[in-house]
Amino acid sequence: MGSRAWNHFVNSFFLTAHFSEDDYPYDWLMLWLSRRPEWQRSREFETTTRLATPLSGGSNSSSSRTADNSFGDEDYREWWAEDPAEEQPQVYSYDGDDVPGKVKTRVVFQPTFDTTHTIYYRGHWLRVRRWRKGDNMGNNGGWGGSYGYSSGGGGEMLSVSVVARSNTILKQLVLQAKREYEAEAIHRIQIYFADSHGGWRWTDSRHKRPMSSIVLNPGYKEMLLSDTKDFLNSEKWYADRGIPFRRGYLLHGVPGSGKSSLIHAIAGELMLDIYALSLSAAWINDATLTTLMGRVPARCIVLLEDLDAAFTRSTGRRSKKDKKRKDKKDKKDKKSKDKSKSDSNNNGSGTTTGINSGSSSRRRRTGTSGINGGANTTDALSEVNTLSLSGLLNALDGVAAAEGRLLFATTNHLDHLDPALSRPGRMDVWIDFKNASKWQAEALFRNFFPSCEEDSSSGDQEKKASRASTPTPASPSSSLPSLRSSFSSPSPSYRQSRASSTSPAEPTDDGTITLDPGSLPPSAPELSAEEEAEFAAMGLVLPDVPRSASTPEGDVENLGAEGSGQSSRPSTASSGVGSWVGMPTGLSSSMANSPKVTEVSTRHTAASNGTWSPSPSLSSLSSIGSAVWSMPTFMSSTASLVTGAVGAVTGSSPRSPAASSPSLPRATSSTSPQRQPQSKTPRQHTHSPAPLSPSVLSKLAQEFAQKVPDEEFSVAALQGYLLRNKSRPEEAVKGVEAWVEEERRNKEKQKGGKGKGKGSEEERKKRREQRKERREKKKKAF
Ligand SMILES: Nc1ncnc2c1ncn2[C@@H]1O[C@H](COP(=O)(O)OP(=O)(O)OP(=O)(O)O)[C@@H](O)[C@H]1O
Repeated sequence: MGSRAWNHFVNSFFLTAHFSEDDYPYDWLMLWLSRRPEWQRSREFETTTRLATPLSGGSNSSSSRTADNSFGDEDYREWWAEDPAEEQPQVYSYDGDDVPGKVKTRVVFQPTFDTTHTIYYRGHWLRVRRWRKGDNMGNNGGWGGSYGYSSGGGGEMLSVSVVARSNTILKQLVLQAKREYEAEAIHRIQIYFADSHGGWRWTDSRHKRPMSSIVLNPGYKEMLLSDTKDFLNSEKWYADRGIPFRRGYLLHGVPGSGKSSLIHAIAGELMLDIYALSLSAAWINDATLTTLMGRVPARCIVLLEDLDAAFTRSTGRRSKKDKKRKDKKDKKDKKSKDKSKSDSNNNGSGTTTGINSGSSSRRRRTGTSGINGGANTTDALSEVNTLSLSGLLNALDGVAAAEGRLLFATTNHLDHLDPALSRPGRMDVWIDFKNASKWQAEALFRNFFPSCEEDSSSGDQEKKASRASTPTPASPSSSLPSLRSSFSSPSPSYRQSRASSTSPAEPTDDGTITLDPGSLPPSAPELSAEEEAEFAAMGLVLPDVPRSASTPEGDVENLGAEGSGQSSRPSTASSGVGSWVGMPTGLSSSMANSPKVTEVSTRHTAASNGTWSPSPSLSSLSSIGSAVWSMPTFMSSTASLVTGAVGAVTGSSPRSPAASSPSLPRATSSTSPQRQPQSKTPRQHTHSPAPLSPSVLSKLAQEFAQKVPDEEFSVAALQGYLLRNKSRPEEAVKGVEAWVEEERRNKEKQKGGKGKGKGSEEERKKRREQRKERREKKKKAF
């Protein structure tokens, strides 16, 4: 049998699923794989300090999920300690290694591309391969030889093949990987940043920020949280009325007032990932923005920071540039007129003067970077590379914009925004962030210094207490905690089946599996009812095997019919919330025909009308199963204009945060069942002062707030001051007036300095011009 035919024969036994790095299942599986010994035993590695999984929390994670194939400084010490006979190399170590909280970089080995790994899983041998789109797997001698997946583009793919009678094993694999991933993800939020190719790149994973750490005047956090929760649970309401399922929040106001911090806290509270985009990025243009907005998953937070910067860049920056360019051009025209009279004298200043003279030789010499050419190129580029207001508006709510997302935009300059941007439907809720009120100063102080009530060392408990004390509207989102627990560990049925699974045909050393149709692995144990329900809810479609495994040729015959359309369409069951869809990759004819080669995607969902729309993200799971739907409370005020709200209570004498804020744990501590007396579990505060008694803390906080002027300094500035005194609460109170004075003086100086700077800059400019003129005169004279 020829090798092609053999490949074809072999491949016809396999079910193969492809996972693109752009999609969540890829991340789930990479984490799962990083924990498999077979994956770690790869003989060809590439190294990365970006851990094998985004969930690893960057390089300083000490969590269990750190891949076993990673290593760091601790290992280094251990290795040498194990072998004392060996002379230890001189290590220029510094005590900083042991500094608590110091980032410890770990290096991770991960198998190189195009190496195939055979991994035993639940009675099946999986063949796993990482590869890049554009590589032809067939040409690379991959086991997927006959279908050469080649779409170009260079994105990473993961392919998993298994010899099985049904796709259950693949489903189980994906489900397990997802559960493990989510069990880790629960305490963190994932941050994605837009890249210049119009894609979203995972950038960071951060610990959730507790809402209680955000200090805003009473009611704001609660209002915002309740609004976002209501929105997320109102999909049907929007659909019934034909209103696009989107909601925008505009957080505007002074720098350092907590806009970004609040968004992070909300993302953590709602278990949503953040997709952040800076509109001032040089590569942002209308087309990229539209692509990006169309690619965000349905349930997430899209964060547009410094919204006003988009327009300083596109209009302000361009007009400035244009103006400069025009001035330059005028000057040069003038110069070239002069110089054309004496062209022979142009050698010394040819690079600039020759440009407008039309001298071809000079143009060649200066190449394409000749100023005119350059300007033209830049003109052309800036035409293409421009973000326009209409482009932005279109990206936010055009047909391609994703539904279900929460859009948060921040700006320090509300007045720079076009009214069209902030109209309801685009920015439904506005919140004005002002400098810290006295109320906030007091609350910040209370949050900053430990109280002896806060003795339960668990941050979670603190959060729980805080949450318990925060009145939240009755909403389906209250189902989140139960959802978390359901993902926290593999189901018992899995543990059982794993323990009892037996190995089928073992792969040989080179990784090939001897195929004997008679010895095909037993069917994977069926999914438990629980797992089936989970799958049904998600609608993941994986390759199916509509055949008898012993007649591979039959499969080939079946392929045309199966692949001709039906299988490429997800079942209508997948149109529910949180659908996963299996899409035949269909890029080459052989693949198009093969229902066994499937790209698994959570990105797209087939609506019942056959159209494709973005589907919920991983985070959308928070809404799965929530059958309760309530009338959105915010509907009564479609555009809740809350301008001035943050500072609203500051005009009159502010109530004590301790007394009035439901969100301040200490304020409600006496009623909180979570609190324990200090004596039971004294908290260790290595870098903090000894916990203060509630009455002392309260007194100091009030005194502090009295001494801080209302709405003069940002919360960030106050935080900076408190940080300087983080272990001396009494001194912090005593010294705050002096700090206020010092800050005022500094501000004055800065203002004065700026003025001076401007003046002297102008003077310098003038002097430069004069020097230039003198030079020109000299030249002419010469
Ligand atoms: N209201 C607040 N509550 C708690 N911390 C705050 C608050 N405001 C500011 N901070 C602290 O100040 C720092 C800066 O805050 P943040 O980045 O959220 O401000 P911002 O309003 O987004 O600023 P910018 O407009 O400059 O981006 C953070 O360390 C944050 O913890």
